[in-house]
Amino acid sequence: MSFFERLGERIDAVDSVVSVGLDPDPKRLPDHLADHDLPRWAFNRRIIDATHEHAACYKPNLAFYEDSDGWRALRETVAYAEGKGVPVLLDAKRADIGNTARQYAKLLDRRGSDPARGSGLAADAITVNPYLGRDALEPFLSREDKGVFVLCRTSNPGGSDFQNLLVGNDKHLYEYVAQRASEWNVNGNVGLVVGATTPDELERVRELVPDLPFLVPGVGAQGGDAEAAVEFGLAGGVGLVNSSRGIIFAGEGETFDKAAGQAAKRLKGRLNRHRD
Ligand SMILES: O=c1ccn([C@@H]2O[C@H](COP(=O)(O)O)[C@@H](O)[C@H]2O)c(=O)[nH]1
Repeated sequence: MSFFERLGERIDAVDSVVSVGLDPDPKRLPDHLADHDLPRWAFNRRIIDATHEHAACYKPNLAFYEDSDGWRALRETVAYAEGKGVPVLLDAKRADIGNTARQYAKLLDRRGSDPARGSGLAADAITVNPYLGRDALEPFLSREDKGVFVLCRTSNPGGSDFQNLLVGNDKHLYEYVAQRASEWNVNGNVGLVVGATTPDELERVRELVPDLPFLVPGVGAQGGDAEAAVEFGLAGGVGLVNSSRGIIFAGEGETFDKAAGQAAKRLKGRLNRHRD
């Protein structure tokens, strides 16, 4: 079964397109978790326990794990989410020359018993950067069972610096990226990252590629347009609308997880009002 088929089943099972972003900024973790061997893992476990009924997927951003304890926390987190039956999308934004990209793609490999031997995380999907071109993405695109979300129009204010440049005087760069990514979708495993903070671009990308599912970040802390995220983000009902800080840091102190569960449920309800 392909990643998007599995994702579709998960969306139906929980009636939710919410992607819960697991970005456990160490500075924002509740004080009572500080003594834990791996505070980020302790935090994520309680977030997963509280939110999984509302989560179509979990999206850990690798930036929050790239140190030795972080990798351990991430491995535990991915395995735990998998145990709850929730797909995991690694927000890694990877790409490089083929020889290096093949190493990056190992993130998707099966977990082994010995992390020191460089075994993978067994994640279900990953975000990638199209700037280096198709060959840099081949090790990801060739993984038929994994989802590959190509950055298309990012949600940050500077997303327009390059992505909105006119190329060949007729199209914006992000429009070319959408079309090329669609051509790369020979295995039915390609999606796009398009931010909710630029609803006009979101609509335009949907016009260009009617069949690609989107990961739409930028709802919540970045103030993006939740209605547009649902209206344009889904293809055949499949797609993801992500919120990270708006869910995981919805509360503080001992009951942070309860607040996160409520925030995930609230976002699910808000998004579902706009689903067919
Ligand atoms: O265009 C993009 C691509 C990725 N992101 C990532 O999504 C989350 C958003 O976090 P919030 O706390 O909900 O703002 C984070 O991991 C970003 O790096 C994005 O925001 N925009």
